[in-house]
Amino acid sequence: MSENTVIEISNGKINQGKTTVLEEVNVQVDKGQFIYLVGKTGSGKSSLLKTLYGELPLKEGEGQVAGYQLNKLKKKEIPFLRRKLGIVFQDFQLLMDRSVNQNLVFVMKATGWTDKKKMKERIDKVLTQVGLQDKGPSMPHQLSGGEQQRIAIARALINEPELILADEPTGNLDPETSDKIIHLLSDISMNGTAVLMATHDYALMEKYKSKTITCKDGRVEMS
Ligand SMILES: Nc1ncnc2c1ncn2[C@@H]1O[C@H](COP(=O)(O)OP(=O)(O)OP(=O)(O)O)[C@@H](O)[C@H]1O
Repeated sequence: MSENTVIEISNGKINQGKTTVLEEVNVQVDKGQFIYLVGKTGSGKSSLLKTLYGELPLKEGEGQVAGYQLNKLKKKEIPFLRRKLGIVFQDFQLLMDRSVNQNLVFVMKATGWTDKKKMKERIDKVLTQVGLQDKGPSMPHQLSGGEQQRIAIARALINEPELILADEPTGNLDPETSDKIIHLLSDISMNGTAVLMATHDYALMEKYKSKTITCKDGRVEMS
């Protein structure tokens, strides 16, 4: 695996329970790439993402993500793998009982940050990166859906991940807001973080053309 490779799976097999969802999975993603993950409902997109963040085991084959070997991944290694990743979901998954700043602090404390000054600097930096530098004190319910997703992306960026995995991040957003979110993720990839994004939004894929991984008939194709 070259130094530039963030994801590499060879001849992988992914199961949900006893059912094989994907087999003969061959995927390679390099630093800074922006890649769509598409396929019909139930074709295995979320299962592939879950395998990449250690939620589902890689049943057969070889796999590496951000330097971690998926087929030998031990339970206690999963939090370390996740520190190298940013994960973004369709439903944002912010903690609704605390401010934006406190949401970010929560993740930082859980991943080993202790220096308050450095934490504040990092929070300012990621909020600026997503265009919401003034929203630190806001509660999530005071923000629009698009703003909440930007905060979720800021949270994903906190530990300068090599890779962002996004599972239908625009699934709950209107077309204009979705456009801005994809634009933001595409910008992030240009700064060197690879982005793998599951989506059904073919209009935006047409606008922001990029490499695509397709899940179909239990297989994965790259184009
Ligand atoms: N927790 C689970 N237990 C058993 N089977 C599951 C589980 N989660 C998903 N599956 C099955 O695995 C297959 C792939 O599902 P997956 O969620 O990966 O598809 P997807 O492409 O992400 O779909 P969608 O576009 O609807 O999100 C489906 O047949 C689904 O029913």
